[in-house]
Amino acid sequence: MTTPSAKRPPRPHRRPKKDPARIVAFRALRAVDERDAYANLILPSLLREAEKNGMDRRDAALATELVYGTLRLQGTYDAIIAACIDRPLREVDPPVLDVLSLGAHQLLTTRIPSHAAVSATVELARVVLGDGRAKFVNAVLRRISAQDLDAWVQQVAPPYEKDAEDHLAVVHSHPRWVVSALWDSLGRWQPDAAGRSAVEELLQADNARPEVTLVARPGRATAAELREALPESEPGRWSPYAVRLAEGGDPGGLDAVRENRVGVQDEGSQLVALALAAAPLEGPDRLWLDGCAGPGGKAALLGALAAERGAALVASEKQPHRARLVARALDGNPGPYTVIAADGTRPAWRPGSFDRTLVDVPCSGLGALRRRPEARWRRRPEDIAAFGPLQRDLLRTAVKATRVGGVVGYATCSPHLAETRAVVDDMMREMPDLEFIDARPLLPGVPALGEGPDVQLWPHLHGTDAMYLALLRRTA
Ligand SMILES: C[S@@+](CC[C@H](N)C(=O)[O-])C[C@H]1O[C@@H](n2cnc3c(N)ncnc32)[C@H](O)[C@@H]1O
Repeated sequence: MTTPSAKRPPRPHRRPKKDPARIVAFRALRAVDERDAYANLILPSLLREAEKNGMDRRDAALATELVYGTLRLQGTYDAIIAACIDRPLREVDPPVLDVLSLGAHQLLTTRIPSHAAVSATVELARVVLGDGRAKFVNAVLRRISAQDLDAWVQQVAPPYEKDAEDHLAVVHSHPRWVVSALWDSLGRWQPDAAGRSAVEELLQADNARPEVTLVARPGRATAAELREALPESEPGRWSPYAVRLAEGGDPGGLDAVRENRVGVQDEGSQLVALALAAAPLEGPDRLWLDGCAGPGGKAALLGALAAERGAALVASEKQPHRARLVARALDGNPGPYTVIAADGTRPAWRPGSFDRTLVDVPCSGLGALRRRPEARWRRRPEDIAAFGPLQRDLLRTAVKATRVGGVVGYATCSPHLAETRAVVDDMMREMPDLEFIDARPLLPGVPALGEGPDVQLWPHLHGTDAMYLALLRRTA
């Protein structure tokens, strides 16, 4: 029997240490999971709030890395966590899983030393989950810390030879159906080794932090003056109006951005607008339409290009709040323009009114996975089919809105064949008065554009979002 004096004295209760970066990261992941929040919108608002309470820039950068990195590599971390617990992953409470994923990311992908990653994450668990669940977190993280990412992936990914898509899905953290769709679009006809390396390069590019690219809107700013204002910047790869910022660059403080002369725009989107504007056209070139304009990036570039040759732009967008963003993007445009809030499938204009028409249709966004890290987990295969009828309707109305001899651009920020080729091929069958324009020569200097006549851009080949563009001409 133990005497009272032999008993260990109870440990004084220590309050968990509050770590602003990890708390912000946890709150962002919870908002993404619980409320379908977008990381690129919720994180800046959480950071602004934390900065008011004294969070410094280093902590803000750490929180950003933790949120984006954890969301991107979620699929790989899930497989590793599943191997470290003795129940199915779906039975782990989502907040516990978020803390475990944050810990896995620090342990396996960042330079944070293992002991610091474990102790900081266990402290976070004590704050947001309570002491009991923090013990579970501690035990799982210690198991994860036993080996590095490569060793874990070797252990948990099914062999490539047995199931190539499952293997790539775990290794590169994409849902299996997305791996499959991207591979189809890249072209599976390539011999296996080439096909495998192409899809792996693409999946890796989706997991890399994208650069911030700016557009100097013609007639309002030049890339040269922008580069002078941003000494660390690089010229665009393909667009003469593009300037690329070094990692983490924040263009928000630039006067030219505030004055709307410069915008943030991926080079793939710039190329779409430039190719539409460069397509050969006989006859008048006075009136252009952007039929799906919100939030207005392409409309602002098209408006500036139209102004240079004395043409006017009509920018139409169904959602009134997005139409307001279009109006803001076009504010100060050097030439005439009109912004309307209208359903592009019920035209507010007479047939055959426009010389050039763009429809950048609503799509799955599988081409912008670098920027929207949560999108790959949120999208479902059935979403692709759901977009199909609207994409066809919008293209059909765009064609009818364009005069005979005029040019129609069909664009998506998705490389999924059901949203790209399939839509355009259906329209070519349905409307015999349409012909393809080869889009490749309209993107001068851009390599690896495939067999045409449409073009598919790729993050791993062009450093852009995976934008698709088909250019069509009305012949009769
Ligand atoms: C891919 S976004 C366009 C992006 C835009 N071109 C840009 O560069 O900023 C597609 C847009 O189409 C709009 N949209 C959806 N259905 C529409 C419809 N029936 N008519 C017109 N616009 C529609 C969406 O609200 C969304 O703003």
